[in-house]
Amino acid sequence: MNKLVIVAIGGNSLVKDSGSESIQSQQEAVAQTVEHIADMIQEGYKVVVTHGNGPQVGFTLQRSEIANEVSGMPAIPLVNCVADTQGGIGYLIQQALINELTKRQINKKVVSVITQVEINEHDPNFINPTKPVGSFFTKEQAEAMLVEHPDWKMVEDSGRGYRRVVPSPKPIDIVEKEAIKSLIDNDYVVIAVGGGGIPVVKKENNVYEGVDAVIDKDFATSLLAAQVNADSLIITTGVPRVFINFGKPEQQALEEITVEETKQHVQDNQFPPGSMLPKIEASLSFLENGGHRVIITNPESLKEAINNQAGTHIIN
Ligand SMILES: Nc1ncnc2c1ncn2[C@@H]1O[C@H](COP(=O)(O)OP(=O)(O)O)[C@@H](O)[C@H]1O
Ligand SMILES: NC(=O)OP(=O)(O)O
Repeated sequence: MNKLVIVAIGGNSLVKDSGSESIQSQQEAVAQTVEHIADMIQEGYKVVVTHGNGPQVGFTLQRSEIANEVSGMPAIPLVNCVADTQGGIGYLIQQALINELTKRQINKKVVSVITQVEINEHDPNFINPTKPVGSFFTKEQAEAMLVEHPDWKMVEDSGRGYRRVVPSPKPIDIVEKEAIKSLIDNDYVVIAVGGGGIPVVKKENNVYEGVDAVIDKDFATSLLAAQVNADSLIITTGVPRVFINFGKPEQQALEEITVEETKQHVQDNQFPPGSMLPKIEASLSFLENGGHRVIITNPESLKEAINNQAGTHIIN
Protein backbone atom coordinates (compact mmCIF):
# COMPACT_ATOMS: atom_id res chain seq x y z
CA MET A 1 0.00 0.00 0.00
CA ASN A 2 1.37 3.40 -0.93
CA LYS A 3 -1.65 5.68 -0.96
CA LEU A 4 -1.04 9.40 -0.80
CA VAL A 5 -2.54 11.05 2.29
CA ILE A 6 -2.53 14.79 2.99
CA VAL A 7 -2.53 15.66 6.68
CA ALA A 8 -3.42 19.24 7.63
CA ILE A 9 -2.35 20.41 11.09
CA GLY A 10 -4.54 23.18 12.57
CA GLY A 11 -2.71 26.25 13.86
CA ASN A 12 -4.92 26.28 16.97
CA SER A 13 -4.08 22.63 17.67
CA LEU A 14 -0.48 23.81 18.30
CA VAL A 15 -1.56 26.53 20.75
CA LYS A 16 -3.74 24.59 23.13
CA ASP A 17 -4.65 27.44 25.53
CA SER A 18 -3.59 30.94 26.48
CA GLY A 19 -0.23 30.44 28.16
CA SER A 20 0.96 27.99 25.50
CA GLU A 21 1.76 30.61 22.85
CA SER A 22 5.52 30.35 23.45
CA ILE A 23 7.68 28.83 20.73
CA GLN A 24 8.83 26.16 23.21
CA SER A 25 5.25 25.16 23.94
CA GLN A 26 4.39 25.01 20.22
CA GLN A 27 7.55 22.96 19.63
CA GLU A 28 6.32 20.45 22.22
CA ALA A 29 2.88 20.31 20.57
CA VAL A 30 4.52 19.78 17.16
CA ALA A 31 6.69 16.97 18.60
CA GLN A 32 3.54 15.20 19.86
CA THR A 33 1.68 15.70 16.57
CA VAL A 34 4.51 14.35 14.41
CA GLU A 35 4.61 11.14 16.47
CA HIS A 36 1.16 10.36 15.06
CA ILE A 37 2.23 11.33 11.53
CA ALA A 38 5.28 9.07 11.91
CA ASP A 39 2.93 6.21 12.88
CA MET A 40 1.19 6.63 9.52
CA ILE A 41 4.48 6.73 7.62
CA GLN A 42 5.54 3.60 9.51
CA GLU A 43 2.31 1.91 8.41
CA GLY A 44 3.33 2.57 4.79
CA TYR A 45 1.36 5.71 3.91
CA LYS A 46 2.90 8.34 1.67
CA VAL A 47 2.29 11.60 3.55
CA VAL A 48 2.17 15.28 2.66
CA VAL A 49 1.83 17.66 5.61
CA THR A 50 0.19 21.08 5.53
CA HIS A 51 -0.40 23.39 8.46
CA GLY A 52 -2.29 26.46 9.61
CA ASN A 53 -0.91 29.66 11.11
CA GLY A 54 -4.05 31.46 12.36
CA PRO A 55 -2.82 32.11 15.92
CA GLN A 56 0.85 32.49 14.95
CA VAL A 57 0.37 34.97 12.08
CA GLY A 58 -1.70 37.14 14.44
CA PHE A 59 1.05 37.01 17.08
CA THR A 60 3.68 38.07 14.51
CA LEU A 61 1.46 40.89 13.25
CA GLN A 62 0.83 42.06 16.82
CA ARG A 63 4.56 41.99 17.70
CA SER A 64 5.30 44.02 14.59
CA GLU A 65 2.57 46.59 15.35
CA ILE A 66 3.73 46.97 18.96
CA ALA A 67 7.35 47.43 17.84
CA ASN A 68 6.15 50.05 15.34
CA GLU A 69 4.18 51.93 18.01
CA VAL A 70 6.92 51.77 20.64
CA SER A 71 10.04 52.39 18.58
CA GLY A 72 8.97 53.34 15.06
CA MET A 73 10.41 50.07 13.70
CA PRO A 74 8.77 49.55 10.28
CA ALA A 75 5.77 47.21 10.62
CA ILE A 76 5.87 43.84 8.82
CA PRO A 77 3.27 43.63 6.01
CA LEU A 78 0.71 40.87 6.62
CA VAL A 79 1.91 38.88 3.58
CA ASN A 80 5.42 38.79 5.07
CA CYS A 81 3.97 37.74 8.44
CA VAL A 82 2.45 34.77 6.55
CA ALA A 83 5.82 33.98 4.96
CA ASP A 84 7.57 34.27 8.34
CA THR A 85 5.13 31.92 10.06
CA GLN A 86 5.18 29.46 7.15
CA GLY A 87 8.96 29.26 7.53
CA GLY A 88 8.88 29.16 11.34
CA ILE A 89 6.22 26.47 11.69
CA GLY A 90 7.60 24.52 8.71
CA TYR A 91 10.97 24.45 10.47
CA LEU A 92 9.43 23.08 13.68
CA ILE A 93 7.53 20.33 11.83
CA GLN A 94 10.44 19.44 9.53
CA GLN A 95 12.96 19.12 12.36
CA ALA A 96 10.57 17.22 14.66
CA LEU A 97 9.63 14.79 11.87
CA ILE A 98 13.26 14.17 10.88
CA ASN A 99 14.11 13.49 14.54
CA GLU A 100 11.11 11.16 15.02
CA LEU A 101 11.81 9.18 11.82
CA THR A 102 15.50 8.90 12.70
CA LYS A 103 14.58 7.61 16.18
CA ARG A 104 12.43 4.93 14.54
CA GLN A 105 15.17 4.14 11.98
CA ILE A 106 12.85 5.04 9.10
CA ASN A 107 14.89 6.15 6.14
CA LYS A 108 12.76 9.00 4.72
CA LYS A 109 13.73 12.50 3.67
CA VAL A 110 11.62 15.44 4.87
CA VAL A 111 11.48 18.90 3.31
CA SER A 112 9.37 22.08 3.60
CA VAL A 113 8.57 23.97 0.43
CA ILE A 114 8.14 27.74 0.62
CA THR A 115 4.77 27.85 -1.12
CA GLN A 116 3.12 30.80 -2.84
CA VAL A 117 -0.58 30.46 -3.55
CA GLU A 118 -2.25 32.50 -6.25
CA ILE A 119 -5.43 34.37 -5.44
CA ASN A 120 -7.69 36.76 -7.37
CA GLU A 121 -7.03 40.38 -6.42
CA HIS A 122 -10.76 41.11 -6.94
CA ASP A 123 -11.86 38.26 -4.63
CA PRO A 124 -14.96 39.54 -2.75
CA ASN A 125 -13.47 38.25 0.52
CA PHE A 126 -11.21 41.33 0.57
CA ILE A 127 -14.30 43.45 1.30
CA ASN A 128 -15.54 41.26 4.15
CA PRO A 129 -12.66 39.91 6.30
CA THR A 130 -13.48 36.49 7.84
CA LYS A 131 -10.22 34.81 8.87
CA PRO A 132 -9.66 34.88 12.66
CA VAL A 133 -6.00 35.36 13.62
CA GLY A 134 -4.01 35.73 16.83
CA SER A 135 -5.16 35.51 20.42
CA PHE A 136 -8.66 35.22 21.85
CA PHE A 137 -10.05 38.21 23.78
CA THR A 138 -13.04 38.83 26.05
CA LYS A 139 -15.93 40.94 24.68
CA GLU A 140 -14.79 43.90 26.81
CA GLN A 141 -11.18 43.62 25.57
CA ALA A 142 -12.41 43.35 21.96
CA GLU A 143 -14.58 46.46 22.34
CA ALA A 144 -11.67 48.42 23.82
CA MET A 145 -9.41 47.33 20.93
CA LEU A 146 -11.98 48.48 18.38
CA VAL A 147 -12.04 51.95 19.99
CA GLU A 148 -8.24 52.11 19.65
CA HIS A 149 -8.23 50.61 16.12
CA PRO A 150 -11.53 51.56 14.42
CA ASP A 151 -10.39 49.97 11.13
CA TRP A 152 -10.11 46.48 12.71
CA LYS A 153 -12.91 43.92 12.62
CA MET A 154 -13.35 41.37 15.42
CA VAL A 155 -15.66 38.35 15.59
CA GLU A 156 -16.75 35.81 18.16
CA ASP A 157 -14.98 32.52 17.36
CA SER A 158 -16.85 29.29 18.23
CA GLY A 159 -17.51 30.13 21.89
CA ARG A 160 -13.78 30.61 22.53
CA GLY A 161 -13.70 34.43 22.65
CA TYR A 162 -13.24 37.32 20.23
CA ARG A 163 -10.52 37.46 17.59
CA ARG A 164 -9.33 39.92 15.00
CA VAL A 165 -10.23 38.94 11.43
CA VAL A 166 -8.31 39.64 8.21
CA PRO A 167 -9.20 39.13 4.52
CA SER A 168 -9.09 35.53 3.33
CA PRO A 169 -9.30 35.16 -0.46
CA LYS A 170 -9.85 31.71 -1.97
CA PRO A 171 -6.78 29.92 -3.38
CA ILE A 172 -6.85 29.39 -7.15
CA ASP A 173 -3.44 27.85 -7.91
CA ILE A 174 -0.31 26.64 -6.14
CA VAL A 175 2.74 28.24 -7.74
CA GLU A 176 5.20 25.53 -6.63
CA LYS A 177 2.91 22.53 -7.39
CA GLU A 178 5.32 20.93 -9.87
CA ALA A 179 8.19 21.04 -7.35
CA ILE A 180 5.89 19.53 -4.70
CA LYS A 181 4.79 16.71 -7.08
CA SER A 182 8.37 15.98 -8.01
CA LEU A 183 9.40 15.72 -4.33
CA ILE A 184 6.45 13.39 -3.58
CA ASP A 185 7.41 11.21 -6.56
CA ASN A 186 10.95 11.08 -5.18
CA ASP A 187 9.61 9.73 -1.89
CA TYR A 188 10.07 12.87 0.22
CA VAL A 189 7.70 13.65 3.07
CA VAL A 190 6.74 17.14 1.90
CA ILE A 191 5.51 20.01 4.08
CA ALA A 192 3.70 22.55 1.88
CA VAL A 193 1.10 25.38 1.69
CA GLY A 194 1.90 26.31 5.30
CA GLY A 195 -0.49 28.91 6.67
CA GLY A 196 -2.58 28.43 3.53
CA GLY A 197 0.36 29.55 1.41
CA ILE A 198 1.81 33.02 0.84
CA PRO A 199 -0.93 34.93 -1.04
CA VAL A 200 0.22 36.27 -4.41
CA VAL A 201 -1.44 37.70 -7.51
CA LYS A 202 -0.20 37.27 -11.06
CA LYS A 203 0.23 40.67 -12.70
CA GLU A 204 0.93 41.53 -16.33
CA ASN A 205 3.84 39.64 -17.90
CA ASN A 206 3.37 36.80 -15.36
CA VAL A 207 4.95 38.78 -12.53
CA TYR A 208 3.91 37.59 -9.04
CA GLU A 209 3.29 40.08 -6.25
CA GLY A 210 2.45 39.42 -2.56
CA VAL A 211 -0.92 40.50 -1.16
CA ASP A 212 -1.86 41.23 2.47
CA ALA A 213 -4.24 38.40 3.42
CA VAL A 214 -4.31 34.98 5.10
CA ILE A 215 -5.58 32.11 2.97
CA ASP A 216 -7.53 29.44 4.81
CA LYS A 217 -5.21 26.44 5.02
CA ASP A 218 -8.14 24.03 4.69
CA PHE A 219 -8.99 25.43 1.23
CA ALA A 220 -5.31 25.53 0.20
CA THR A 221 -4.89 21.95 1.45
CA SER A 222 -7.94 20.78 -0.50
CA LEU A 223 -6.58 22.43 -3.67
CA LEU A 224 -3.17 20.81 -3.13
CA ALA A 225 -4.80 17.43 -2.49
CA ALA A 226 -6.63 17.67 -5.83
CA GLN A 227 -3.52 18.91 -7.70
CA VAL A 228 -1.33 16.02 -6.46
CA ASN A 229 -4.14 13.41 -6.76
CA ALA A 230 -4.21 12.52 -3.09
CA ASP A 231 -6.36 9.58 -2.06
CA SER A 232 -7.31 10.86 1.40
CA LEU A 233 -7.46 14.20 3.18
CA ILE A 234 -7.08 14.27 6.96
CA ILE A 235 -7.72 17.53 8.79
CA THR A 236 -6.46 17.58 12.36
CA THR A 237 -7.81 20.17 14.74
CA GLY A 238 -8.69 20.70 18.40
CA VAL A 239 -11.61 18.22 18.53
CA PRO A 240 -11.71 14.42 18.01
CA ARG A 241 -14.86 14.62 15.87
CA VAL A 242 -17.19 17.08 14.18
CA PHE A 243 -20.36 17.69 16.18
CA ILE A 244 -23.83 18.85 15.41
CA ASN A 245 -25.22 21.29 17.98
CA PHE A 246 -21.59 21.90 18.96
CA GLY A 247 -21.18 23.37 22.44
CA LYS A 248 -24.83 22.75 23.41
CA PRO A 249 -25.98 20.13 25.95
CA GLU A 250 -27.48 18.04 23.11
CA GLN A 251 -24.28 18.08 20.98
CA GLN A 252 -23.76 14.88 19.01
CA ALA A 253 -20.54 13.56 17.48
CA LEU A 254 -20.61 12.56 13.80
CA GLU A 255 -18.78 9.30 12.99
CA GLU A 256 -19.52 8.76 9.30
CA ILE A 257 -21.52 11.11 7.07
CA THR A 258 -22.16 11.29 3.36
CA VAL A 259 -21.60 14.35 1.19
CA GLU A 260 -25.37 14.84 1.00
CA GLU A 261 -25.81 14.66 4.79
CA THR A 262 -22.90 17.05 5.24
CA LYS A 263 -24.47 19.57 2.84
CA GLN A 264 -27.70 19.39 4.83
CA HIS A 265 -25.79 20.19 8.08
CA VAL A 266 -24.17 23.16 6.29
CA GLN A 267 -27.63 24.41 5.28
CA ASP A 268 -28.74 24.04 8.89
CA ASN A 269 -25.86 26.37 9.95
CA GLN A 270 -24.19 23.68 12.08
CA PHE A 271 -20.67 24.88 11.23
CA PRO A 272 -19.42 28.41 12.03
CA PRO A 273 -17.49 30.39 9.40
CA GLY A 274 -13.79 30.86 10.21
CA SER A 275 -13.51 27.57 12.19
CA MET A 276 -15.41 24.37 11.24
CA LEU A 277 -17.16 25.62 8.07
CA PRO A 278 -13.95 26.01 6.00
CA LYS A 279 -12.92 22.46 6.96
CA ILE A 280 -16.27 21.10 5.84
CA GLU A 281 -16.33 23.14 2.59
CA ALA A 282 -12.73 22.09 1.82
CA SER A 283 -13.67 18.45 2.49
CA LEU A 284 -16.69 18.61 0.16
CA SER A 285 -14.59 20.25 -2.56
CA PHE A 286 -11.92 17.52 -2.25
CA LEU A 287 -14.51 14.72 -2.48
CA GLU A 288 -16.27 16.38 -5.41
CA ASN A 289 -12.94 16.69 -7.25
CA GLY A 290 -12.03 13.00 -7.16
CA GLY A 291 -10.85 12.50 -3.56
CA HIS A 292 -11.93 9.28 -1.86
CA ARG A 293 -12.17 10.03 1.83
CA VAL A 294 -11.91 12.82 4.36
CA ILE A 295 -11.27 12.45 8.06
CA ILE A 296 -11.56 15.27 10.59
CA THR A 297 -10.04 14.50 13.99
CA ASN A 298 -7.44 15.61 16.53
CA PRO A 299 -3.73 14.75 16.12
CA GLU A 300 -3.73 12.12 18.88
CA SER A 301 -6.50 10.14 17.14
CA LEU A 302 -4.76 10.04 13.72
CA LYS A 303 -3.68 6.40 13.78
CA GLU A 304 -7.03 5.10 15.02
CA ALA A 305 -8.85 7.39 12.61
CA ILE A 306 -7.05 6.11 9.54
CA ASN A 307 -8.02 2.60 10.67
CA ASN A 308 -11.68 3.70 10.92
CA GLN A 309 -11.73 3.68 14.71
CA ALA A 310 -11.91 7.43 15.42
CA GLY A 311 -12.68 10.79 13.85
CA THR A 312 -15.47 12.00 11.58
CA HIS A 313 -15.35 10.31 8.17
CA ILE A 314 -16.98 12.07 5.22
CA ILE A 315 -17.60 9.78 2.29
CA ASN A 316 -18.98 10.13 -1.22
N1 LIG B 1 -19.69 21.73 14.68
C1 LIG B 1 -18.47 21.70 15.22
N2 LIG B 1 -17.88 20.52 15.51
C2 LIG B 1 -16.65 20.48 16.06
N3 LIG B 1 -15.91 21.58 16.36
C3 LIG B 1 -16.44 22.80 16.10
C4 LIG B 1 -17.75 22.90 15.53
N4 LIG B 1 -18.02 24.21 15.39
C5 LIG B 1 -16.96 24.89 15.83
N5 LIG B 1 -16.00 24.06 16.27
C6 LIG B 1 -14.71 24.54 16.82
O1 LIG B 1 -13.88 24.76 15.69
C7 LIG B 1 -12.54 24.40 16.05
C8 LIG B 1 -11.74 24.18 14.76
O2 LIG B 1 -11.48 25.43 14.17
P1 LIG B 1 -10.08 26.19 14.40
O3 LIG B 1 -9.61 26.05 15.82
O4 LIG B 1 -10.22 27.54 13.85
O5 LIG B 1 -9.18 25.32 13.44
P2 LIG B 1 -7.62 24.99 13.38
O6 LIG B 1 -7.39 23.79 14.26
O7 LIG B 1 -7.44 24.67 11.93
O8 LIG B 1 -6.85 26.21 13.81
C9 LIG B 1 -12.72 23.19 16.93
O9 LIG B 1 -11.61 22.94 17.73
C10 LIG B 1 -13.95 23.59 17.74
O10 LIG B 1 -13.55 24.35 18.86
N1 LIG C 1 -4.17 29.85 7.63
C1 LIG C 1 -5.02 29.10 8.37
O1 LIG C 1 -6.07 28.69 7.91
O2 LIG C 1 -4.63 28.83 9.66
P1 LIG C 1 -5.45 28.02 10.78
O3 LIG C 1 -5.80 26.70 10.23
O4 LIG C 1 -4.47 27.94 11.93
O5 LIG C 1 -6.64 28.87 11.13
